[in-house]
Parts: sequence; structure tokens; C-alpha cells
Amino acid sequence: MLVRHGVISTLGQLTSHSPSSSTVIRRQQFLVRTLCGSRTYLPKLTRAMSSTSEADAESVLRTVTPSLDPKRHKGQAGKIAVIGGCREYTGAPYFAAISALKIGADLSHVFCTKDAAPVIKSYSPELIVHPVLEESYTISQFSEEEKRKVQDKVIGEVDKWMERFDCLVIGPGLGRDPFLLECASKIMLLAKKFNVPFVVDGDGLFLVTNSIDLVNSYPLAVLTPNVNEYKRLVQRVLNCEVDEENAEDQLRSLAKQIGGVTILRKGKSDLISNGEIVKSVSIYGSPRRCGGQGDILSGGVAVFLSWAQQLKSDPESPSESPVILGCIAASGLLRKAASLAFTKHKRSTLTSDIIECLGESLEEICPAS
Ligand SMILES: NC(=O)C1=CN([C@@H]2O[C@H](COP(=O)(O)OP(=O)(O)OC[C@H]3O[C@@H](n4cnc5c(N)ncnc54)[C@H](OP(=O)(O)O)[C@@H]3O)[C@@H](O)[C@H]2O)[C@@H](O)CC1
Ligand SMILES: Nc1ncnc2c1ncn2[C@@H]1O[C@H](COP(=O)(O)OP(=O)(O)OP(=O)(O)O)[C@@H](O)[C@H]1O
Ligand SMILES: [Mg+2]
Repeated sequence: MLVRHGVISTLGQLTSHSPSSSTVIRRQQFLVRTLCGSRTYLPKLTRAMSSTSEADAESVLRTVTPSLDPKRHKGQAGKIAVIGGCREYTGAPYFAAISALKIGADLSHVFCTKDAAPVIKSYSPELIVHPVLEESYTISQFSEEEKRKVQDKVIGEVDKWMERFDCLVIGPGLGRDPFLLECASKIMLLAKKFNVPFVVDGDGLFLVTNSIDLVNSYPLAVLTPNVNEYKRLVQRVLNCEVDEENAEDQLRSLAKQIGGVTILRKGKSDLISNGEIVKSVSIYGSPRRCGGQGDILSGGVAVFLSWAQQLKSDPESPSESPVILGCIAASGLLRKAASLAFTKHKRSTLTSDIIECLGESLEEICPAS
């Protein structure tokens, strides 16, 4: 009953902010399926989402990946935005944004600092790069009022685009500058206002761990912690240490404690929970632990979540939460691509090699034609 009330109040907010009725309807359906979805499993997904813990990631990938229909227009296969990229890190937002395109999204944006923008643009002309974020050092001479004006301008720039995005990825290569993190927290509030789903990764998790209210009870939030990030979340939210003996129960408790957000705990096996169910993805990946693989995953979750959201609400469509489906699909594909890249490159496998294997790996599971 509480969940139902949640749906109604969230939809009320949504109606007051969204001008386009098709966007409103799509997001309404998505919210309802996300909030109510983990009860009835449809025949196609029965095996994929059975009560055993290991998900059938390939089956989920086949279910959520859309066919390439000539009637579809640019944008319908997904519009993703990455919030991240600062003086220190330009690789992470690039990896997340380019992975989204390589998996099959139509448009991929990056909102980063002015310093990072030319570097990220030079990696790829495919990305739409907005040099709008500011770090403290660029505004150190400003008064408090001037700083507030700068922040309003940053949020205004993101606001212009927000409704067009199917999903955001907040945090890869964001850094930990306090002013940047404050802007990122305002961007999360904006996304929530428009019911835009978001994946929180990297430094976004540092922010959220210290301000859990930013995501608490938002059903369209996905947290993708690595070992360190998970440890910090458990310590902060559950007030205890990570318990490997009861990993699944602890993950479920953590997700429940944060109001039913979805958590994808990365590791030897990826574990996924929304506080109700726990699924694992353990298909063989790669023994290489080069930096950037988590960034591929965050971009992938954004795309698959957007695709899962588009599945029509006819009786053949899965009623499982699109957020959970998106996590399973992204984890399965990343692991397959990492395995393929490792067979080709062995010890010299890099994140960019894995990105190059995303298309071939997805093609093996669901051919484009
Ligand atoms: N090319 C780029 O631009 C990239 C940029 N990135 C961006 O960097 C930012 C910070 O993210 P992060 O992942 O480096 O921070 P965090 O999780 O605190 O790890 C820091 C240290 O923790 C350790 N450590 C790690 N794993 C461990 C384990 N399993 N078990 C035990 N220890 C472990 C290890 O430390 P060491 O072993 O050296 O002591 C590691 O160096 C963030 O914005 C992210 O998006 C990355 O995406 C990569 C590509
Ligand atoms: N020990 C492991 N064995 C096999 N696969 C792993 C292992 N640890 C992580 N992975 C895989 O690598 C992916 C990225 O996880 P990782 O822990 O490297 O993220 P991260 O530290 O956030 O990466 P990044 O360097 O991008 O920040 C996971 O989804 C998982 O599939
Ligand atoms: Mg990471």
C-alpha cells in the first residue's frame, strides 16, 4: 500500500513538470513497473529471473535489447548523460559515455569541467561535451553570492537538457572538489524532480555515502559500488563491517535501508539487490583488473535500464523491475566483453580493448539482423 502511495505521489510531481504527454506516459509506466515489478514474472523471463540467485544474463540481454527497426528515429535507442570529468580524471567519463554508444545508445553527453572538456572531446567526436562544471580553484576569489550565481548557472545548463535524457551516470571521474560535489547533488535533485533514472558511481558514491538522503527511497537510483565504495556504504548506512559470509542478506538489508534503491555490488561475482530480491551475475570475465572497467559498467547500466524501460507493457513484456534488468544485462555484457578482450590481448588487455569487444559480444547474444 505504501508503495502504491509512492507511485501516486511521484506521478503527481511528474505531471506538474513534464510538458510532453508521451514522455509523461512513458515515465509513468516505467515508475509503476519499477515500483511494482518484482512480483509477477512472465513466461519469457521465468528462467532468467527464477528464485535461484544466479541470473540468466544472456536471456535478459535478449529480452531488453531492442531490434533495429528502420521506423525508429534518432534518440529512441537512448539518450545518456554522464556527469563527471575534472582536471584529474578525463578517462572515466569518456569510458562510461563511449560504452553507452558502443552498446547501442543514440546520443551520449558528458557534463564536465572546462579543463576536462577539450581533452574528452579530443578522444572522440561522437560525444556531446558540455564544459559547464566548475571546481573551487576557478572561483576561489568569488564572494558567497557570486559562488551561488555560478552554481545556479551550472544547474541551469543541465536543466535545459534534463528532460531529454533517459538516464544519467553521476560520478565517473567527478573528483572530490566540494563545489563540484555540491553541484552534483543539485543535479541529483533535478533528476529526481523529472523522474529521470540515474546511476551513481565513482566519486558520486563518495557524495551519496556522506549524504544518503540524496538517493534514499528514489526507486530509479542505481548505486554501483566497487569493493572500497561498498565498504564505505556499509559502514555508514548499516554501521557495521562487510560480512562476506552473509553477503546476499547484507546487500538486501543495505538496499532496503536506503529505501529500496538498487545496488550493484561489483566483484568476483556482481551482486544486485533492490532490497527485495538478490541476483548474481558470475559468468566468466577477465583476470585483468585494469582501471576503467567499472566505468564501462555504469554506462552499460544506463543504456540497458533505458531499453528495459521502453519494453511495451503488453502481456509479453517482463514485469520485473527495469532497473534490475538493466543491471543484470550490463553486468553480463561487460563480463562477456572482458573475457573476449582477454582472449585477444591477454596481459596487455586495457579498458579500451574491452570497449571494442562490447559490440561483438552483444552481437553473439542478439544479432542485429
Ligand atoms: N582513467 C580514469 O580516468 C579512471 C578514473 N577513475 C576515477 O577515479 C576516481 C576514484 O575511483 P577509484 O576506483 O580509483 O577509487 P577507490 O575505489 O577509492 O580506489 C582507490 C584505491 O583503492 C584500492 N583498491 C581498489 N580496489 C581494491 C580492492 N579490490 N581491494 C583492496 N583495495 C582496493 C587501491 O589502492 P592501493 O591498492 O593502491 O592501495 C585503489 O587505487 C573516480 O572518479 C573514478 O571514476 C576510475 O574509474 C579508473 C579510471
Ligand atoms: N575479482 C574479480 N573477478 C572478476 N571480475 C571482477 C572482479 N572484480 C571486478 N570484476 C568485474 O569488473 C567490473 C568492474 O568492477 P571494479 O571493481 O573493477 O570496478 P571499479 O573499481 O569501480 O572500476 P573503475 O576502475 O572503473 O573505477 C565488475 O562489474 C565485475 O564484473
Ligand atoms: Mg569505479
